Amino acid sequence: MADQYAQSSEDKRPTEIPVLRWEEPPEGPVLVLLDQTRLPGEEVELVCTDAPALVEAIRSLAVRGAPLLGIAGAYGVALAAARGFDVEEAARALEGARPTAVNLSVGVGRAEAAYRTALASTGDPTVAATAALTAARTLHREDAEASARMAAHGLALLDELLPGGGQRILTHCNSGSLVSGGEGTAFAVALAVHREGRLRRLWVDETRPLLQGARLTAYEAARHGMAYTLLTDNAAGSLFAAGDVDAVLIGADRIAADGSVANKVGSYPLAVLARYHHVPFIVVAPVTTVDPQTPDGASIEVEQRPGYEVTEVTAPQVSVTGAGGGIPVAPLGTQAYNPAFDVTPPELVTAIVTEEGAVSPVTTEALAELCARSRQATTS
Ligand SMILES: CSC[C@@H](O)[C@@H](O)C(=O)COP(=O)(O)O
Repeated sequence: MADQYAQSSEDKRPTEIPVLRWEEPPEGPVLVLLDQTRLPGEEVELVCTDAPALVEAIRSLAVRGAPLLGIAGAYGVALAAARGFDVEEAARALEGARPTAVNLSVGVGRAEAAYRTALASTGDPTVAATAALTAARTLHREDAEASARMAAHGLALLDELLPGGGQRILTHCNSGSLVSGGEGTAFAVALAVHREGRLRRLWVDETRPLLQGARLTAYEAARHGMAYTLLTDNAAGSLFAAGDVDAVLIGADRIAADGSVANKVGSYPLAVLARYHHVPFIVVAPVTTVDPQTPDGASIEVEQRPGYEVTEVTAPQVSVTGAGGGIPVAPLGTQAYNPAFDVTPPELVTAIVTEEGAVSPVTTEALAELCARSRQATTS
């Protein structure tokens, strides 16, 4: 079966994906986003000139994924400030755009705090706007650095858990360059394994209903020349049963103080499968995703999305009709249960990998210690 898992060749194309950038044309500053709803069919950019446009881009998932939501939120505050809009109003609208990924409010909060501090000390809104922009740029850069460090820690952990030989990694949703200032979280670890020449297979869950796995992770894996295979979410069970999964790697939208992990819906069933089949279930996320204010999984607000995302096919490449803009795949009027995320309890998580290192076993104390270490590193 050797060639079934044959490794693809080197990266085929430049992998730098311009997911988000700040520009200052003569008409005023703008935030330019790669519209992720159009991938993989088209690489189209969205230009946001104000916070309401960015809020809409966040709600529609044109910009998405926990770390990138934080970065976008910070730039959104900077945009409102630079264009002379009400910063407080913009900040509240941005942080309320989606509830689950804590990074969004962290990013908004950092830029808003920088703005307020500068305004209080100088009284000059232009200086304050520059401070907000600097905070956004710093967060952007820090996220890229965190990404590289998570990849290194994740690689080391995999080497420890799966000594010798190639690896078959299953991932869910999208956690690569499209969600990050760098190469991502869980995907960045898989990419590091690939670069070591040891990735036997990246199993990519399609991730119903919005297909972030099929549309985005497969797109990124293809760009990097990784050996990947797409599967429907409900095929994962038979893959585990066949013994074809060595590790599960996923990202996170919020990690509660007790280590409960909110991530894209479908993550929890993978954790249950992984435990049953004795496969490591590894969460990779920056420290900004750990939320000490949320005590446990039950306290995490899970975003509920419109039912038409389930009852209609809304892939960008299909011609559109119907109430949600897609082709109905269920009888008209069918109700749908459509939580965007689910919560995996800490006892099912083998390890949480952050830029500060890995926590395993996952306990409240170990996570608190990690957050303290990270705060210390930032202040020293
Ligand atoms: C580092 S990515 C972690 C998560 O943000 C990712 O897995 C995810 O669930 C994204 O959900 P999305 O609804 O596409 O924003």
